[in-house]
Amino acid sequence: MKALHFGAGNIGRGFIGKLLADAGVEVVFADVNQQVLDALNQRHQYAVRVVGEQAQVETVRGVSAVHSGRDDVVALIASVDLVTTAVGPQILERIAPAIARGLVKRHDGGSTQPLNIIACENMVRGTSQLKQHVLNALEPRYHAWVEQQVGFVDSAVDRIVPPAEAGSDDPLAVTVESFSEWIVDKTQFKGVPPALAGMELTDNLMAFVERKLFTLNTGHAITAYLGQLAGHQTIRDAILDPAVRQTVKGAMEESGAVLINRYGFNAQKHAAYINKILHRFENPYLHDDVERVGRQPLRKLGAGDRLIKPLRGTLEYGLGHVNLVTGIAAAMHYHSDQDPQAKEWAALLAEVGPQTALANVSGLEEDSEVVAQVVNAYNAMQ
Ligand SMILES: NC(=O)C1=CN([C@@H]2O[C@H](COP(=O)(O)OP(=O)(O)OC[C@H]3O[C@@H](n4cnc5c(N)ncnc54)[C@H](O)[C@@H]3O)[C@@H](O)[C@H]2O)C=CC1
Ligand SMILES: O=P(O)(O)OC[C@H]1O[C@](O)(CO)[C@@H](O)[C@@H]1O
Repeated sequence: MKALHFGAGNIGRGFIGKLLADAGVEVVFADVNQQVLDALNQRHQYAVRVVGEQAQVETVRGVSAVHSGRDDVVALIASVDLVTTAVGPQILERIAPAIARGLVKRHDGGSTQPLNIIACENMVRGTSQLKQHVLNALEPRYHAWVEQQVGFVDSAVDRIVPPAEAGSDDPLAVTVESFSEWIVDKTQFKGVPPALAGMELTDNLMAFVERKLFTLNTGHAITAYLGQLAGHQTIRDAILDPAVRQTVKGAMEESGAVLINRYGFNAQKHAAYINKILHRFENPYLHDDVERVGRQPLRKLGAGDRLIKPLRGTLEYGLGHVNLVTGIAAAMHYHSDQDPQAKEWAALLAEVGPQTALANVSGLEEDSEVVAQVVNAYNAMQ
């Protein structure tokens, strides 16, 4: 079996590419980072440091790489069995035209082998969004064939993989936590879903996507935002701060109450899930900057993302949300010189003020009580 994986970054090398290669799949990475591409093609292998209770180094072998902007990618899409991505939500639209050209080549070559495509991004149904971008880039006469031959499979992906620590000069260096979870929607595959160790099949994906995004990512983001406000550099330092931890845990519990109402999760098991996540944030072997985890605040303050969607859920079910409100207010204070979205957010705040800025970005009603609550909390943090 052969797979093309877009994005040889942290999750690409440290999780999805590794899982595929470990399962005996021939993996070709597509990326735009020439240094990473050259290193992959020179060595055809790389080391992954897996850190948890114990640390070990595992070698991923038999990999190669192509530039995502070149025709090699088109030829590969015409011939591989599986395409995966871990490029970031905003990049999916950019890779769609190449995928579309590859599908045309596959069609015109008379292929009858099904192809499955799985986006592994922190998004609700990211592959379905990629599918729309691909269809937009394809002439309508190919659409029926795509519907028949190409499975666009949504997934939930969970493994904390920060960038390699400063000081490492190996472009392929990657350190991952020992925990990992990749859950895919088995109803969306074309042909028989591949049996890959570490890839779990479900027919109830939305529950898993929301459980992960609105627990781990909600808690992680709020740890980052409150941590930055309190002057902490890393997620570990932030979550070990009792005041930060209390709000983070509270926010995950508020979001959890929504999930329990919506999906009927067992409350005790969900409490254990939250505790395990708090423990993962404390991992002493992962150096994870609050600035990284808080990155792209406009996306994270969006209507369907990890902060606002749980908040809306609490309104829907009439549940408490004081900790989510605090977390969102802290997100509004996020700053980073490296992050274009942080600069855009700061400019918007300065131009229209917190109430309008929050309403514009989150889709919450500008005159609503909940926006007033967030703005009060925001002002109190000034
Ligand atoms: N790092 C983590 O712990 C986790 C990340 N994720 C998600 O995985 C995705 C990737 O995140 P990371 O690996 O952390 O980011 P990253 O920045 O380490 O990796 C992204 C890679 O995509 C490449 N890229 C950019 N434009 C491209 C293009 N046009 N074609 C091909 N490759 C391109 C970049 O050069 C980079 O190597 C994101 O959606 C993130 O939310 C999900 C779970 C965990
Ligand atoms: O990758 P994003 O969506 O910017 O958010 C960072 C989050 O994603 C992760 O990288 C993995 O889930 C977490 O470390 C963090 O919660």
